[in-house]
Amino acid sequence: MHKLAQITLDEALVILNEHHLLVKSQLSNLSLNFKQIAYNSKLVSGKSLFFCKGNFKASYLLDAQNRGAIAYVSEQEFTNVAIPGIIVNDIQKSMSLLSAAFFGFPQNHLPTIAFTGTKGKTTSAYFAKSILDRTYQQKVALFSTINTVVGNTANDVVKSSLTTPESLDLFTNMNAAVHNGMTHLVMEVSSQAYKKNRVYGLHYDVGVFLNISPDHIGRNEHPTFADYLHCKEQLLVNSNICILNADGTHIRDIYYAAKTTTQPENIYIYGREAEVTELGIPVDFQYQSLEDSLTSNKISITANTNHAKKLAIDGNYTISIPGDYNEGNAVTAAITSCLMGASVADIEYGLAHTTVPGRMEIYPTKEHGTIYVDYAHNYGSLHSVLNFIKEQQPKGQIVVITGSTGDKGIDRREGLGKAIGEFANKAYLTTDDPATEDPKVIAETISQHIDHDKVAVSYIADRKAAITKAVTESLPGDVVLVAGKGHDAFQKINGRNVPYAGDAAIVANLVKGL
Ligand SMILES: CC(=O)N[C@H]1[C@@H](OP(=O)(O)OP(=O)(O)OC[C@H]2O[C@@H](n3ccc(=O)[nH]c3=O)[C@H](O)[C@@H]2O)O[C@H](CO)[C@@H](O)[C@@H]1O[C@H](C)C(=O)N[C@@H](C)C(=O)N[C@H](CCC(=O)O)C(=O)O
Ligand SMILES: Nc1ncnc2c1ncn2[C@@H]1O[C@H](COP(=O)(O)OP(=O)(O)OP(=O)(O)O)[C@@H](O)[C@H]1O
Repeated sequence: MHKLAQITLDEALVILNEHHLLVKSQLSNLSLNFKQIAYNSKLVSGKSLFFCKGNFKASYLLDAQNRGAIAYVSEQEFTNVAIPGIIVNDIQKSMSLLSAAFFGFPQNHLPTIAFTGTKGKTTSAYFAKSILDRTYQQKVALFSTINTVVGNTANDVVKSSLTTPESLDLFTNMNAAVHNGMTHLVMEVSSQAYKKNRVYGLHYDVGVFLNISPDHIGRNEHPTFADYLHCKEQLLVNSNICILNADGTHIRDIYYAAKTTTQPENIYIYGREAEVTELGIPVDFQYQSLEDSLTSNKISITANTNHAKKLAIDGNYTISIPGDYNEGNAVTAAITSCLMGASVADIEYGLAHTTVPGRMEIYPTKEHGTIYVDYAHNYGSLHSVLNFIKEQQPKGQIVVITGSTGDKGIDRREGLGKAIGEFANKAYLTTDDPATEDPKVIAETISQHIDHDKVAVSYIADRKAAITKAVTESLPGDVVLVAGKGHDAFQKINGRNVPYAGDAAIVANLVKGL
């Protein structure tokens, strides 16, 4: 989108200076006009301010100059170009602040709910969008791991490549949403977004901390759990109102992180028990499971404290997505949506009508039991899903098809093996985005953590073949869980996106023929 920047180059220098980011400027003409910002030279098409970041090569800057860049922002000086540089001490922070300013701070026109947590971000975001779309007539933008929605035409919905986009893309999308008449935004914020300063300077109206368990720790992500937790807690420091889950671990740390910048009357804690034991205070909202089945749930929500009672959302709600862990996701969506103006009727409607691609999708069969396609791909999520399935279907066989990603989330392999060992009778280990690794070696590592006395384990490299075998072999009363990829239409292999039908499409086709 081409436009005139809402800042001039000298204003950009003021912003960088104010935030102690400016090292030096080579600009001699501060009235130079730019109409685009970019960090990828291939996307420069006119007078641009160009950001040099990451694993950057000087040749990219030359490319950007040849395509029209008028100046660059970088942590280092480049001598292979004629355009002036603005040298900063942190390119990610600088890019975030200047991107927001370039678009005239679109966040100020887009009240925002932000979700973080190891698990449940996407589901909770979809619940909240579903509720608020009812309140605001489909005017709710969504930045989720699955889709980025900036408007209501087909072109306004694109598949996301990251949970939280790079800052320049984030503010571009916010600006597009505002221009398309969207009135609110629901977004997911990953720990990496804080680690890489993709959301530097961004404040949310409501921030939710769903839960934390070890994940994303390893090369290219977080060096330690403490680093992971610290990054996630930054969401609370940047939120006007904080919503916390009392049932998760580390609630004490999380509560005090929220309290550093938020008054207790703007913190709402929800949980299944009446009290937050670690803190010795009552939960604001207590919820209870009234019914849960393989297809849906019913919960009650009760406010326990005066500030919670003011929201007046006490009542019973039906939730369209099964899984007891989705009850907490639904409660948090109910609280946040109410804070954003939703009525009880909107909440009732939204929670009963939400679908999330690849999250607990159910395919019942007559002769082969129930097939689920679910995105579970680490210990926490696979344990939650299998625990729920086991409670619902204690007699049938539980069959799991899964793999694990190469080059990232290495610790997930142990967790997947452990969860399979706890609940499954049979497991087919297969391929899931192996990147530069051998999927068989990844499967062997998962297998080492499975209790082979309890679980029959096989390896079938071809994911479609593994799914087909598991589904066609299963019997009435069995549950087959295809875990990990959901609707993902690619296998990431050696730097290439190799087309893949997607678990959901494969299962849907199989079930048709049964
Ligand atoms: C490959 C890689 O490690 N990329 C990370 C890195 O990007 P980078 O800037 O170094 O990218 P790069 O591909 O090396 O390119 C360097 C620069 O050259 C530019 N370029 C490149 C080619 C060219 O011809 N011209 C050109 O200008 C590129 O546009 C880029 O600006 O620095 C970015 C800083 O924000 C990271 O976001 C990004 O994470 C990659 C994309 C990634 O997959 N990250 C995952 C782990 C992630 O963030 N996941 C979380 C979810 C997990 C969670 O819950 O925590 C997420 O939010 O999605
Ligand atoms: N609150 C929860 N607690 C534990 N597991 C959950 C919870 N919510 C969802 N899950 C499980 O985790 C999977 C991923 O859920 P969802 O996509 O909502 O989470 P996410 O935080 O966006 O995940 P990711 O960071 O992996 O994209 C679901 O398919 C389900 O198996």
